[in-house]
Amino acid sequence: LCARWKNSSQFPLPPGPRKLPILGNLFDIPTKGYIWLEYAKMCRKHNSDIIHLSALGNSIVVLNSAQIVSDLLEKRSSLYSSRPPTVMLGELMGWGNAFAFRPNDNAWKAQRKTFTHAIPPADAKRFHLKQITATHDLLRVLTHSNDIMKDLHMWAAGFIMDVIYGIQGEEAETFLKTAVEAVHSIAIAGTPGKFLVDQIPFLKYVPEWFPGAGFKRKAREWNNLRIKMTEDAYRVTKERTAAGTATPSLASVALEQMDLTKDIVQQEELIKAVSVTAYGAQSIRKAGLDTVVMALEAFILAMLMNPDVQTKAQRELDRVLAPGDLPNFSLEPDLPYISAIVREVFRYQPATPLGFPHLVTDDDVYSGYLIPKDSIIISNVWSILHNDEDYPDPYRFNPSRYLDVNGKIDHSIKDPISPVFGFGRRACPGKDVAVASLWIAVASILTCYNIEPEIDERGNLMERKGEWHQGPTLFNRPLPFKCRFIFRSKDVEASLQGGKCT
Ligand code: HEM
Repeated sequence: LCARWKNSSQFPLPPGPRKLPILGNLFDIPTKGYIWLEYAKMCRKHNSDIIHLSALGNSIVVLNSAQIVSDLLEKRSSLYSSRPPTVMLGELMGWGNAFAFRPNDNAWKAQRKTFTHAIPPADAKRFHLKQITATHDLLRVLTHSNDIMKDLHMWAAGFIMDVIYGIQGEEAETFLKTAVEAVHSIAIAGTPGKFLVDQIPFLKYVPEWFPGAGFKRKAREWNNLRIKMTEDAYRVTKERTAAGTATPSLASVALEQMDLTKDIVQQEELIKAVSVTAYGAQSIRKAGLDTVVMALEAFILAMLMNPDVQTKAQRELDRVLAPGDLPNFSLEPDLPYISAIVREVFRYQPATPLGFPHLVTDDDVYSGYLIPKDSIIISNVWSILHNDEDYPDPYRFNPSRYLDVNGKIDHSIKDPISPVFGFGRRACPGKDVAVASLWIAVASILTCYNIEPEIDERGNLMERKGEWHQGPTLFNRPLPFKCRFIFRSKDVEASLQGGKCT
């Protein structure tokens, strides 16, 4: 059934909405509401978990089930692991060399290898100390926060700056300004349909002075930001690594691992590209849309909306921790309900509900359908995580679904974390860092605080509303909300304020 065929043109395309001449399905592509739900609806309408659309000559295939995603993106990963080209972002703004955007070529392989050597998935512990320090900073930020979303974003940007370049605290702020602006520019340029040049590539040859060519000026400015972001922080880490004063980071570890018998300039260019991609890739495509932050926001909102879950988690923490103590990673086996909350946060409102587009590099045949070469492949992660066979009552936030009768993690329930981080050779290489960061943040916040609704001017508790952004975005993020973080005990407040935790 799943065989590939040499002569593929005899096979029909997967089902999908009727196509108009030239425009194809341009007007069927969802741009309103929750677009992952719209794609799921389209699949139901055509009674198929694989559908085909086209728009202005681009072929798009939507995959709506775990089985099909696994059959294609995992089992045929060599064919399905490229990326669609982006003219504005990749060519004009210069991000085309960053490995998250690169096609499946040797430069992508070399950069990804450098990343996984510096942050090996099997050695996630290397960053535990940084994660604990960052979490304690986060706890202090939350105590005084008037704007949680902004503060969380700045905190996460600072934490990633530390993981990638080893630059911390006030010093990081100088670099963060450029980084935040550069990420903002990626966000705008990466929004599908934002720049016409992505649909009509020859527009890239129009000179900057030409009426309507404002995008070229923007691209030049944004390219300068990219260069500044790439060079400045790297230079500092390089100097410190040479002097032996660098704190371990992706860039410092990669610099130490350089092969001095080979081309140094080439290796340095590689490290720069990997570092800047790693910084940008986890906070990509729209200002403030930072994947770790989105997961944290989803967690905070889930606690606000489900006080019973919060109480149950705090009971578990109080059983395991001495008064005034804060959690550390060694307690993970004793805190299964906290791990279950982390799983449910990723499942219930995944930050990347449509994954990140892949590109298929050759004609393929699946279930009797032709998947044409150069099709953009969209995986509906939302559908995978909301099917009621794997997750009964999927629209309920219920961490207990992952626990067995003894209250331990039940490994027969599918772990929802994996699909959220992508598939096959492109799967997110920062997954272990990201999951560990969320775990320690969840455990620490719930040890320290009760998350409660904000109080209005009249002193009444504000209504708890769980609302999420809609529209043509690939990312899933709550609408701004307010809440209060109330210390749960004097002991823990004293530990935090007295600087007992570093
Ligand atoms: C909750 C946090 C995160 C989520 C949900 C997330 C999700 C994703 C997804 C869905 C992809 C695309 C996978 C695919 O194409 O199939 C991706 C790629 C990537 N992520 Fe993450 N990510 C997170 C955190 C991070 C962190 C902390 C880092 C860096 C330390 C990172 C670095 C990258 C890189 C470099 C890529 C590009 C990989 C490639 O194209 O080969 N991510 N991420």
